[in-house]
Amino acid sequence: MNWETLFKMQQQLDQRIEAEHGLEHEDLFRKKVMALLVELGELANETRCFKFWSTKPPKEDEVILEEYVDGLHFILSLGLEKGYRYHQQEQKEALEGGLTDHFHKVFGEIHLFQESPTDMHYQQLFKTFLDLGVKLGFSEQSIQDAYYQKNEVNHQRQEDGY
Ligand SMILES: O=c1ccn([C@H]2C[C@H](O)[C@@H](COP(=O)(O)O)O2)c(=O)[nH]1
Repeated sequence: MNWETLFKMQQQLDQRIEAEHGLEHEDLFRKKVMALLVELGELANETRCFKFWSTKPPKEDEVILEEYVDGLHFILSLGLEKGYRYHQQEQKEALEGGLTDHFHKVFGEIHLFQESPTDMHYQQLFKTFLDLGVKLGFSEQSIQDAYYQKNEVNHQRQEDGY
């Protein structure tokens, strides 16, 4: 994955959003953390992984992937807020456990990063979020393509006065 390109694209989008909403001097960290938590909840909801009371199937992959890259936008954006970049890590261990447990892990790491926004916690959060993508069955290429597409939609929304 070409992370540098994604960070650059995210920076351009964030700068545009901040300029258009007059927020260049605001600290948006806590709001972006909230946005990420909400996106992760929406993603979990579309997978229906925790809905033991229902027999309805998950949403189509396309819908789930769009929610996933919404979350990725905010993870990249949080890195930019703190001046961190993701450094690709080797896959050290097999991805065990269910999807619900993995969602809990990502939520936990978001909270940890909010409480203690170190580079180490950022790397852990990023990696756990990427592992979630693997668990959901998304290839790096499909994530990258979906990110490009949604980034474009987000620019268009600013143009259209979202
Ligand atoms: O500073 C920001 C604010 C929003 N978004 C993007 C991320 C998501 O793709 C989308 C979320 O918008 P809603 O659909 O939740 O309104 O906006 C950013 O990239 N940076």
